[in-house]
Amino acid sequence: MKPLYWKEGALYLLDQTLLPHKVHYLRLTDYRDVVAAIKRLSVRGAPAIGVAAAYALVLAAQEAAKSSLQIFWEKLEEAASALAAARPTAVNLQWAVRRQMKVAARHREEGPEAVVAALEREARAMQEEDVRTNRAIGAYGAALLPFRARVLTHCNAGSLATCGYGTALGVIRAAHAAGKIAMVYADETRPLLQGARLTTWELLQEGIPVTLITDSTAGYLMARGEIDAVIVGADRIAANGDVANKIGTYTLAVLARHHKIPFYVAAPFSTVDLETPKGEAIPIEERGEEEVTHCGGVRIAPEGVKARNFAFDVTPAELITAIITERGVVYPPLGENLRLFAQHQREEEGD
Ligand SMILES: CSC[C@@H](O)[C@@H](O)C(=O)COP(=O)(O)O
Repeated sequence: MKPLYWKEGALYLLDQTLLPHKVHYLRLTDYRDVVAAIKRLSVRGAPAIGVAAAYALVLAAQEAAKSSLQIFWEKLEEAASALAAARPTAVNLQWAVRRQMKVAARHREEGPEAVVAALEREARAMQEEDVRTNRAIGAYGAALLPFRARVLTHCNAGSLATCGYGTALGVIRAAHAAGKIAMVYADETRPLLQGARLTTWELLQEGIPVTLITDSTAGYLMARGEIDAVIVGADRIAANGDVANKIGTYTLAVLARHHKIPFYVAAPFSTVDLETPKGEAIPIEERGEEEVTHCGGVRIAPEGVKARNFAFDVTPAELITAIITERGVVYPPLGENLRLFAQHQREEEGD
């Protein structure tokens, strides 16, 4: 199921807050509504919010093209800032906005209509690129798994979090196609239950064997020898290889190390942020208390209790077995090897 598509000047977003009970696409024509949809997690997952923002800039440019030339650029900049700030942790959001603003600048002399057209072309290219990227990640990752693998994953790093196929779930999809998956254990992923609601839904649709567990079951399953590998996605990878991902990822990495289970991170290179030196410097989103005190809109904690709701945590590089990217598998020392991969990419692009 596609999390988003573009049709006749409008962005359609699958409202993930309603899944798995209802499949409903929001039709958005105002970039401000895309900002709101990103904030309330109607669209979520690092690559998907990046591409949603890329299309939102097309909406912003369409609207701004109705104003004078000077106002056009002011409005576009304003939209870019609002989109980049919609969620702080996933670097793909800022990466996509920066990439679109470079495209806009390149077409400046040709006028607003040409800028709108160029932004739309680029957003489509990013959407298509993302699926290709995920398939490459899937192929590299599947090769790392043993036959009859029992794999644990956290949150949702699947089709719904990307433009199709998925990163961590892309590895699982490719391994399943190769007959390697015995079972996927999906953490429910409190508080917003992306694992229980989205990962299980995606895998069931594809006939990939999946079992839902509470987050606190993971350690016991590992102790029983029932997990062969952990695979998660990433929202931002710092230059030294520290990884920000959905809250609870760090706990899994510590457990995996204790039980000598490989811990893999699957992510596109656009998630690597070489300007952020280490995990401590990654901005971690804190969300409203009501997501913890309530479940499915129903209060489960007493009135007046305080709650903390970090959306992400940081897993130190030393706990990560490897990072699976579309350019290959990055092994420790992660910081050094990420730099080499990035340098190689720059050389290939002729920068
Ligand atoms: C391919 S998606 C990678 C990450 O974005 C994913 O693991 C995750 O943490 C998503 O968090 P969310 O808060 O649902 O956007």
